[in-house]
Amino acid sequence: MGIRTGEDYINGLQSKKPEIWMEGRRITDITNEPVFKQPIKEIAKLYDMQHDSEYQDKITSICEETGERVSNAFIVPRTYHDLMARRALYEIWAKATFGLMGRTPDFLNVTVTAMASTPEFYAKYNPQWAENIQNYYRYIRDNDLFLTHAIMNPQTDRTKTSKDQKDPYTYLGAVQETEEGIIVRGAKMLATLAPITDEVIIYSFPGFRPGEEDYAISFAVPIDTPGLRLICREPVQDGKRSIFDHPLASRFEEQDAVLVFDDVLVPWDRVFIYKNIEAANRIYSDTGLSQNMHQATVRGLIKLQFAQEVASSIADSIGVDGFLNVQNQLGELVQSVESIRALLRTAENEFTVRPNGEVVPNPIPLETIRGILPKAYPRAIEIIQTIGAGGLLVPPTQADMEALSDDIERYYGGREGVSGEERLHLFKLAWDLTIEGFGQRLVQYERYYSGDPVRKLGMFYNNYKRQNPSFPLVDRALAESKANDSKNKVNTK
Ligand SMILES: Cc1cc2nc3c(=O)[nH]c(=O)nc-3n(C[C@H](O)[C@H](O)[C@H](O)COP(=O)(O)OP(=O)(O)OC[C@H]3O[C@@H](n4cnc5c(N)ncnc54)[C@H](O)[C@@H]3O)c2cc1C
Repeated sequence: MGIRTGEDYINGLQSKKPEIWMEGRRITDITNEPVFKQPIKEIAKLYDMQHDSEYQDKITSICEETGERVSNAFIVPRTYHDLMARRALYEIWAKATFGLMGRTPDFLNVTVTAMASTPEFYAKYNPQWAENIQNYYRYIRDNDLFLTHAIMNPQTDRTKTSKDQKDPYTYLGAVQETEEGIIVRGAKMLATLAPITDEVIIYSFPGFRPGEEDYAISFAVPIDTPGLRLICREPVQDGKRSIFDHPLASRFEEQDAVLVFDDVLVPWDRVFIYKNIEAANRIYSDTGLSQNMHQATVRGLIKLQFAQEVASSIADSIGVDGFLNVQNQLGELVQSVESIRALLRTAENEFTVRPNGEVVPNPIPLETIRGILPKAYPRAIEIIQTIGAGGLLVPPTQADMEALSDDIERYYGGREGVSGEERLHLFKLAWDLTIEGFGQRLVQYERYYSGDPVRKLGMFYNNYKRQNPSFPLVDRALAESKANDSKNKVNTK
């Protein structure tokens, strides 16, 4: 089949019947549910871009194995050029959503591509797992499927291990084996966009200890697999508000869900790791799975750039960007964007080649972005709030703007040349990004989307120290000082 259109994607959603719960009721017709309608359209637009002559050659390629056109997310980069072709996909899709949708299909498509490109990792433990992950990769590539993932255990009691929780199957684990596969029970979080995806893949952050074998599993199943329940958080919008009033929140909400597996059967051919602590703990370091960081940092850069433009345009619209304090804040934001852009270029230009021939960005600058963004993005939001000040809280609705157009022109306009309607529309955008529940979720997303930044930074430093075990500059400074010291002693004798 190869690349899908938006219509193919929507038809695919309509053909499935996942068990989705939201606000106390079961959602049975996802594509006609107001809250999901617009986000589905936004994802459909991305699929349509694959068929648009303006983008097709930039974001898709011909698959060597099948001769069919597939997304660049499914191509294993063998050269710098391949890597940049993949980056073009990330960038074009991120620009289409202003970087506000983090889990667009490329994120997990790239993840599975990276997992499947290291079959030797799985084969070391079980040759069947290697075959399974490669077949799964081919399946999602050739059908151009959209995945969600859930890697965290529910936040019940973090002082206890998986098996010591009140109920041993609070955290997702294997209960039993059958001829057809394994039965799994328990919950995982936080599956972003799950209700509008085709499949879910499960794996975990490292940290399993002996005795936790039942939880050391990885697999994938269709999102409408019997026994799988999706419990959505309260939506941040009702799907009925005008896009003019909520230019971002009405379009780009990514619903998050907890996944409850109520004795779900996972067929053997969908099992990638089973009761193996070492494999589960090494999946990140040994499979290149974290290649999705490249997607995440390209997208994060676009999102930060968008916030920077919003800050600069609201400052310009009310004529405050001549003040030194405002210029300092706007300058800080521009430098933040430029730092990340430079780090990204460094990561790409200083690419490395994995033993399997896969070209990957240098992880040090990429991880550095991962460390900076959880602070830089909330700071960008704070700057918009500071510059927008009380003005962020005044925009009436579009209906008021029509009913009271004289007042709007007189009291809501901006600096010379900025009409009341223009300024209000811009401030509504800033409201969505900084004040709405939608905007607050976006901040929380940057903090946590790829794990706890506190532990990530600790891991980063440990890895860095392993790769840089000595301190040559310090050693030389000490040696030179000793040498100078003894020379001085000789001279003064
Ligand atoms: C908007 C959003 C979207 C997300 N989307 C996805 C998704 O699509 N798929 C997915 O799998 N996950 C997703 N995540 C979840 C994300 O992976 C987790 O939030 C993240 O890994 C942190 O885990 P946690 O939320 O369980 O926090 P916890 O691990 O419970 O941490 C809570 C607090 O306690 C501290 N803490 C806890 N344990 C320790 C420790 N051992 N040492 C030191 N400090 C500790 C942390 O620093 C933190 O401040 C998403 C998260 C957000 C916010």
